[in-house]
Amino acid sequence: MFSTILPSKRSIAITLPSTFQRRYASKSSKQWLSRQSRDPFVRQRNQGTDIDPGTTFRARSAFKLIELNERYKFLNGARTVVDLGGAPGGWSQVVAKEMEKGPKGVVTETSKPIDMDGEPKMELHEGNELQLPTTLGRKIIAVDLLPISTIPGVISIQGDFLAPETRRRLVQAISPATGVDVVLSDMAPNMSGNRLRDIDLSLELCTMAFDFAKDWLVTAQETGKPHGGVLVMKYFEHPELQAFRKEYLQAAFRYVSNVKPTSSRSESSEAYWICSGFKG
Ligand SMILES: C[S@@+](CC[C@H](N)C(=O)[O-])C[C@H]1O[C@@H](n2cnc3c(N)ncnc32)[C@H](O)[C@@H]1O
Repeated sequence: MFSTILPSKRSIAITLPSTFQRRYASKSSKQWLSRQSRDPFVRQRNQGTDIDPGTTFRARSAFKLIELNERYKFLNGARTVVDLGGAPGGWSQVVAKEMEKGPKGVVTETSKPIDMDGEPKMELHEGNELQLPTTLGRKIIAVDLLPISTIPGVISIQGDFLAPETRRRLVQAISPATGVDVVLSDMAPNMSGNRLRDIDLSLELCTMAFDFAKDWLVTAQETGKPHGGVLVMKYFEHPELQAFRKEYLQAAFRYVSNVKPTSSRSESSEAYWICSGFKG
């Protein structure tokens, strides 16, 4: 349950920024420092959780995925997971830990080579394939504009997901025989402050993630499980995003839920769609 994962309110102690910071930081950085010092998830990030008491998460956002997965269990038994907007790697760390818990498998996946930084290191010819890093026969592929430093078992591809070349490299890393069990998208545009423009950018990221999911997710029929392939996607509250949910997501998936995890800051309009039962 969440209580075992999420930091309890009682354990929150307030640490004031150092004298230097208090004296010299600008008003907005003071507000930021103060918010960080009061944020139980920032503290918890460095202390690990019951998924791995020793894990230091790279991002506070790891708690959002832990919470979503606690509730919907989409990572249970997943063999191939794609993590869009994966930097600095908090979500991929959670996925890798969850996959380690699954039944042990044999590393059999082969594909064209993409190295851990996403750059092809060498050109291989047909029939001369490389084994990709997998976690016990499972595969995690993370994509981001920014580099993701090595996480064991995670293939990272640096590039713009909106660019066809990046999607081509991503597709190269997927095994066509297995497809993808879970597509995660925590992608968020750099907010410009112009609400309309930010919503447009967010809608564009959601549309591309959905298009990719439609092409690669396994169907409920293929998995023999009612929930089939799952798409977990960040969005920002806006009527246009709700229209997108109705028109596209609800047509392609049997179940679509809106969730605002406890660990998502209340002042942010972000939330997540959990789409399962992919119809294909
Ligand atoms: C909130 S962060 C993701 C945090 C991540 N889930 C974690 O736990 O470490 C959003 C990420 O989306 C990435 N992003 C935004 N637009 C992108 C795009 N067009 N292609 C790839 N990544 C993108 C950003 O670079 C940023 O790293």
